Amino acid sequence: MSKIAVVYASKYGSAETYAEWLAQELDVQALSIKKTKPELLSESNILIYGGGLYASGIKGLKEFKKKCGAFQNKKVVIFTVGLADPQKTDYSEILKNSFTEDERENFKFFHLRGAIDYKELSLPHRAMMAMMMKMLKSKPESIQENEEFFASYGKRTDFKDKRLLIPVLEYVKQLSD
Ligand SMILES: Cc1cc2nc3c(=O)[nH]c(=O)nc-3n(C[C@H](O)[C@H](O)[C@H](O)COP(=O)(O)O)c2cc1C
Repeated sequence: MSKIAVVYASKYGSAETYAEWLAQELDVQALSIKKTKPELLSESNILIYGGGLYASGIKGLKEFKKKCGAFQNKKVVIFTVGLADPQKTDYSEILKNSFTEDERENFKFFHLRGAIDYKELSLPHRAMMAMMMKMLKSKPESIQENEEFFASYGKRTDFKDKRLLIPVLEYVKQLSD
């Protein structure tokens, strides 16, 4: 029988919400990577990991990989949660920087859309976003490409949607059949 683990790392709650929605549907408990014991991961044969995207890095991924140890005989599903529209985003560089070739071949990846509320951002994150804004503004050619970033800057934007999990659930259910 399949044992499924749903693990996440989330700073402002989007990846956590998606992990909880998924876990509910799969009848398991979602756990933050900090609270996850390596034994849970070694006992499970389907590992689902979700993390917020920060400057193209996947939050908590290093800790997840460390706690997993080896991935042999495991099905691994990764979901990223970011503000960018996955339909218009090329994730190949992010994946290349975060996973080995072997992992990229064997893991299944999904990209979901999260949320941002500038009022809630930590000071370092607010500073990073301000720097990014300044940098993008200085390059007129990037303005169209980053239209949505400019439109959402300084505000609260929430793209979280349970329906985005349908393909993830379909894939996981097919793995566990
Ligand atoms: C400093 C900073 C950097 C970010 N970098 C990216 C990024 O590279 N790509 C992206 O799509 N979203 C980016 N975002 C948006 C977050 O991924 C988004 O808010 C997501 O919902 C966060 O997930 P979490 O709440 O689970 O941590 C960034 C947000 C902040 C504050």
